[in-house]
Amino acid sequence: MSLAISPAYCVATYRCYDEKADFHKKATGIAVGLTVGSWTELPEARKAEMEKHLGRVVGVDVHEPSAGEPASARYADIRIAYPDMNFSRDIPALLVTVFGKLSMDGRIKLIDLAFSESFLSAFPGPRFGIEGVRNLLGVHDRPLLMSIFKSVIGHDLPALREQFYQQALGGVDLIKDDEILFENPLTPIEKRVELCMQAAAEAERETGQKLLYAANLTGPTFGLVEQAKKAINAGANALLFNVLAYGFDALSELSRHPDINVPLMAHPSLAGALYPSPYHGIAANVLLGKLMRLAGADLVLFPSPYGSVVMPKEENMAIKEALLTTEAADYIYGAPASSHGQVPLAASFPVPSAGIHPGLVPLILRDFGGQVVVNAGGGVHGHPMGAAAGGRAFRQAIDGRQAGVPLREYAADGHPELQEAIDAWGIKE
Ligand SMILES: CSCCC(=O)C(=O)COP(=O)(O)O
Repeated sequence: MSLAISPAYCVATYRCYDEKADFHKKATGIAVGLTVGSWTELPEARKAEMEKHLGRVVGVDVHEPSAGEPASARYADIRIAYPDMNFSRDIPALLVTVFGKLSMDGRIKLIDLAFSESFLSAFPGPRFGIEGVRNLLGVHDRPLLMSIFKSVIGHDLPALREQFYQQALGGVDLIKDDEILFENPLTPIEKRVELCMQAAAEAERETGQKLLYAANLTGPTFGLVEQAKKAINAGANALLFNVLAYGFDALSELSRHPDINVPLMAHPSLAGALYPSPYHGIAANVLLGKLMRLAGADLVLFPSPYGSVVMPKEENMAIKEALLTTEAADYIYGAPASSHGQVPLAASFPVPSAGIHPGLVPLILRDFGGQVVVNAGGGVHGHPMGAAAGGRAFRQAIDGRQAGVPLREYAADGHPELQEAIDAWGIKE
């Protein structure tokens, strides 16, 4: 089945607030201003040449304030189609085209992106995706569990190794570096990876469980590939990456590099500068959903609706959908909703995070289902019986919910680590 539309377009949807603007005029201004620059003043012959470069208004839905709402609540959702031929097939070119200058022009937020089939075909997407990560771990029948190093700055290698070992003993599937652990003389990446992977092997002999360690990939942009190779040669079997600090293109390059053959985990640092305002920035489903998946993140962290850094549930579910959907119409402009076409990108693991403790597991599994990574730092290390018990408490919470047993009941039935966690942090159901 061909979904190709000639010429090909990528489509941006904006929510634009204005008390009195003519939104149709505004839409035309965007479509022309961000493509050919001016239109009506062009001579007819020039117009014919420029036609293929001209942006198109494909939708303007105006929402007038209802009774009781202030005039400032007036907005329109504006959809503009941008011809592919105006930009190269990379994320920086797309973003500068659809939301470069426009991002600074009043109360306007980029709320969705759909790609042309040909633009999308330039991106291999996640190399591993959910299936690949599960294959590496040999775990296919339950949500995964990850713990985060905590309190790492100023610690030496033996301290870090011990912290890693305790986390691993608790039965977690993944351990990630803290995103603020940069290259440093006390715990340089090669040494830290070597020691932590030894600790992982030692713990595996106890638990029988495989483990991925996402070491934080840091340093100057042009040195990232070398740094990643160093970590992988030392035994790293995953990498954490602060995508927004470097830009989506850096992730995209890493994900398609032949020597960087380990899962890439995207950290959301800086995202709070971009998605939370209703009036400005880039919506979370685009920023932490579609663009992360397009750029090749195998796992994507983001704040949950339940923990210490809270994101509204609706936005959370929209990220989940963007990372998991297989429906072509969600990604490809012009794909009919009923086409049963597939998104040509592997699904990325959603990792709702921040302030997560075992008593939140029922909510996480209710909202995310089985394809999720439960992730905690403080909720593992702060367990009253220690970090290994913290991991076990989470595994028990997951097992209990998978068995359909209420958490309190499961804890009381011979799961003291879970019981301690509930006593410390409670349950939200
Ligand atoms: C805001 S999502 C990133 C979560 C994260 O990296 C983290 O360290 C959370 O730690 P916590 O102790 O809150 O589980």
